[in-house]
Amino acid sequence: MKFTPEKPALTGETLDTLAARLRERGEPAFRAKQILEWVYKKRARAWDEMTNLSRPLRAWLADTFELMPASLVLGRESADVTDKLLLELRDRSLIETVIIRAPQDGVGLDHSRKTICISTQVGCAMACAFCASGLAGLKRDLDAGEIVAQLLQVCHREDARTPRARAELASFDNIVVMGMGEPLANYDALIRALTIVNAPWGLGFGARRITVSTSGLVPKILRLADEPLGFRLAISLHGATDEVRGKIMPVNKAWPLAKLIPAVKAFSEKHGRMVTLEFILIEDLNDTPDQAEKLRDIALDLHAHVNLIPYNTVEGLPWKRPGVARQERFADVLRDARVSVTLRREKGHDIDAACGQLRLKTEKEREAAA
Ligand SMILES: C[S@@+](CC[C@H](N)C(=O)[O-])C[C@H]1O[C@@H](n2cnc3c(N)ncnc32)[C@H](O)[C@@H]1O
Ligand code: SF4
Repeated sequence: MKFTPEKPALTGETLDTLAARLRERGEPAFRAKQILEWVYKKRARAWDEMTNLSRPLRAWLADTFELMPASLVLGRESADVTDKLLLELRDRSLIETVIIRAPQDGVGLDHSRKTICISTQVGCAMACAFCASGLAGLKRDLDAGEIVAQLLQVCHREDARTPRARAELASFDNIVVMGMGEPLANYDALIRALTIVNAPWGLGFGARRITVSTSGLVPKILRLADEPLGFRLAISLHGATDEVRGKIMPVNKAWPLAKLIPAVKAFSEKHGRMVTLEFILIEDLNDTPDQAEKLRDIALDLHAHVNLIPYNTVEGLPWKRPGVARQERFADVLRDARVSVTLRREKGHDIDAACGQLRLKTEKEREAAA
């Protein structure tokens, strides 16, 4: 389903597209920069805050653009260091954005490193068997303005906790495109959004601190490798053989490992930086010594970092998280071969952390209330 909003979101405009709209109205070129400065540096939340613009121009802007296409309906803080934001779009669709805080020695939580996990679609069409985001299929793609708006919402929230030292600073340290949806299936909106996030007139956020995660759309991985902005890449592998991967990821049929691995290699050779292999550990499915050995070989071949993620259980799905001893045994096979590996500790399990769960739960509650 495609959603065509009444007005485009200002957060989806680039400096050039905004300048072109303003030119049609007879405004000088520098106005576009002024307006975007209000949005991304001064973080204005209402048109009337843009006090160096004339009243008629502000009125025209309000008639022409939506200032913020995503509103916060729920902000949940977990007992650990993960906050989950549930945002509502103009068609009432719900999306999730997550703030993951990594405390640093000697400073409080407010000064911890922050990674923001953003969504690119409402739902997902890839139908991975373990994932809550894909349970109800794909509802629609997000547009670039909706992707950027998630980060601005985080900026507003974080600025209220910890004022920025300088206007040009973003309010977080890393972006991972690992929320709801398959980012490379919404390629053009993704690239436009990340271009806005990266631009000096936007959030001015370095491409090297942005990681795009994909279930493995091979042609799009190759296209991403050619983008001038060097984003980082993470691959949701979850199976080290076609047999195991094919059981849980339908995408493996079109793009089996024999096609995926050379594409990842081409990407990392082009960028000269490590790709990350995401591997969810699911009990009795992919947590065996044989899978660990095969994953080790793939990681060594690709010079990749491996992120082991103990599965977050999803209501209604049969998959289980293995015990800690089994997780460690799996990780040891990789560590022994000097593969760069992290075994992720639990983050946000108490706030429906498995991506897409909070949205599904809230939609169910809404239906029941209706
Ligand atoms: C939700 S996906 C979004 C990005 C992209 N579609 C992908 O698959 O890489 C981000 C990561 O979350 C993982 N994930 C999904 N459901 C999970 C769960 N229940 N527990 C742990 N990780 C999960 C995915 O496998 C993937 O590695
Ligand atoms: S893991 Fe990624 S690709 Fe698979 S259903 Fe979930 S969001 Fe979609």
